[in-house]
Amino acid sequence: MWRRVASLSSFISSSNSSFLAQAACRLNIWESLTTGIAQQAKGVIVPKEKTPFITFVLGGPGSGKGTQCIKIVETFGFRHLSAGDLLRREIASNSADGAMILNTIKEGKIVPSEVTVKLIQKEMELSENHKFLIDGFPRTEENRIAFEQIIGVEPNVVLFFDCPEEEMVKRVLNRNQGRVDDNLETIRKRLKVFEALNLPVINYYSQRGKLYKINAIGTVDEIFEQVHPVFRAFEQVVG
Ligand SMILES: Nc1ncnc2c1ncn2[C@@H]1O[C@H](COP(=O)(O)OP(=O)(O)OP(=O)(O)O)[C@@H](O)[C@H]1O
Ligand SMILES: O=c1ccn([C@@H]2O[C@H](COP(=O)(O)O)[C@@H](O)[C@H]2O)c(=O)[nH]1
Ligand SMILES: [Mg+2]
Repeated sequence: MWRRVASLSSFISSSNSSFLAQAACRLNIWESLTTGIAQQAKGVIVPKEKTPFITFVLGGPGSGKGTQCIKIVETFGFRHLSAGDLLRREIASNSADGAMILNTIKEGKIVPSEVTVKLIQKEMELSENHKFLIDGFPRTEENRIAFEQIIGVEPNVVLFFDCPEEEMVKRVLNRNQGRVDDNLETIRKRLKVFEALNLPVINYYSQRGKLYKINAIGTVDEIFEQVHPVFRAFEQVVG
């Protein structure tokens, strides 16, 4: 939804070259002008565009990303997009990429960026919500760059759930959700991939001042106590 309204902005500025239209766009008042016109014409209320607010949720396998995302959604009303869930949905729907994705997940490797970014993009475009939690993505520097190029925005916040390996292994082995990658052999591979490919992404966002490191040891509620203030601080900005 946010993307569809955003493209309206470029339509207006490119199709109407009058001085007034261009000046209005520059002054960022195109929205109120066009909203008024549309209301007069049709007597309907046009939804107000909101800038997307994007949080990347990172951490090793089993560090508790998905668990904390559920609590963030409950408390702050975000749209939760788990990249892993989107990929598993592709497998379940027997899509053209399904077999390739299944093999990649079984090996603990990373699905090509274009495939994952397109799935995320589709969900973002369909969403009525402008606040996104993108869970388990980007996994690699290549993922990160592909997202920036295709979606055209950077995250506002990056959460990193910092968890010792032995705790992550214990949690994954106890998860019991029938995931093809929740076995010791694949977990070891996923941990290696996390260290080699995902930590550089985390370091990148740390250098950009966007990283919020959360100690992922403790009860679910204790961990959420660290997460809560991060979103509280942004509440006014996010809307
Ligand atoms: N603080 C916690 N203490 C103990 N167990 C937890 C905690 N948080 C989550 N768990 C459990 O650990 C398992 C892994 O959690 P979760 O699925 O949220 O991790 P994840 O980071 O999303 O993992 P993955 O990257 O593999 O999807 C789940 O069974 C979950 O219930
Ligand atoms: O951006 C992504 C996210 C995930 N994968 C693959 O899926 C599995 C499971 O992901 P979870 O986040 O743990 O649910 C992961 O090990 C990768 O194989 C991916 O390729 N790209
Ligand atoms: Mg998860």
